[in-house]
Amino acid sequence: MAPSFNSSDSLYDFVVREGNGVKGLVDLGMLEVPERYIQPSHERINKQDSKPCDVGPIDLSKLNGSEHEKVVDEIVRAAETLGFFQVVNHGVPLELLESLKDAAHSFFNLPPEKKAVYLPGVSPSPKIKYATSFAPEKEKALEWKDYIAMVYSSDEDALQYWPNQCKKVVLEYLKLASKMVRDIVEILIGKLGVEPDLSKIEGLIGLKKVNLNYYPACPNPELTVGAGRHSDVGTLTVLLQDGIGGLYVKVEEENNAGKEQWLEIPPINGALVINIGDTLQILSNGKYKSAEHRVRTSSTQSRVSVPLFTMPTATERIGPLAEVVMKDGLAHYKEVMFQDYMNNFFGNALAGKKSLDFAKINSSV
Ligand SMILES: O=C(O)CCC(=O)C(=O)O
Ligand SMILES: [Fe+2]
Repeated sequence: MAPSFNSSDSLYDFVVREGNGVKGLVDLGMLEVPERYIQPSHERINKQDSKPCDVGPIDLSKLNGSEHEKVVDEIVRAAETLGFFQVVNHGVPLELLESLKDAAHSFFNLPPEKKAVYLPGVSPSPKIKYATSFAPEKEKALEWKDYIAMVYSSDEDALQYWPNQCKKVVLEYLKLASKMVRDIVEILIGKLGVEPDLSKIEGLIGLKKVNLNYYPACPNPELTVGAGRHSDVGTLTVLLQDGIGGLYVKVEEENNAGKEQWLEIPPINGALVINIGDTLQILSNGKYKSAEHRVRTSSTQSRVSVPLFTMPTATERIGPLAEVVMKDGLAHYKEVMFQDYMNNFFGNALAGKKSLDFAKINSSV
């Protein structure tokens, strides 16, 4: 039976406040997306306006061999240009990646009341949040996405509070993927001419959060977005996507007609996607690019993705590294406390790379 909501408020209550999510809406038999999900035309994702990113994945196992420098160059080049790349032989077993995707489906396939126990305000821990859309109270059009976010504090906490459907695999993923993140951050910091000492690197990735994202099949993908345009605020994000596709990254330059250009990051079985966050852009004084990205939904299948966000700890002060500023002759960003940077990000609706304005000194970067 097709559902009817008397008002936009009752739909909002059902989806957001009562925790039914977009999944709950779809399960009611929605044949068209409700008004509240229809994006203004400039935010809609037209498949024809993009092409697949044709850069192959970087083989991280080669970091240990004679091709070390070549692989380092590939990583640095990707960080300086698109801000996105894919990696294989990353140290996370492929079976674990499969289990993660299964775990994400298991969690979101739970009845709504089982997920609603993780809604903000009732969740057993402030570090776990089940929600829908990025900032529903601030957005004119909602994202076609439900998610659960789990901030890591300790193994004990994770095993006690995270949902049974996913806690073991998520914890394992977090540990193994963090090793890879450490290696990549060490390379990127080192290439800025800065001695990458261990405590500095740990400070940059001390805060870790894993999300399970769920994008239900959508009757009108051309009118909606799964995730609106944004950059990630932290240092590096590792992302597992399934085989459905729909992740688009913006190319910095517009084309000759002054139009935005987007590349789709094609799903590669067994690969992980890495993207540069705002923190690395700030630290490198703009040399590394945090990438603006967004997600399109599919009309036939429900997509899952599992990002691991690595970020500085909340009290860490972030700003362009002294060695880089010395070389560049001026700083493009001021120093800010990471907590303040995050509060600004999460306190506003998504707006591409506008998040960086919070730390910007000179608007030319
Ligand atoms: O689902 C995806 O592919 C990307 C998700 C994302 O950008 C995010 O959660 O920050
Ligand atoms: Fe993202």
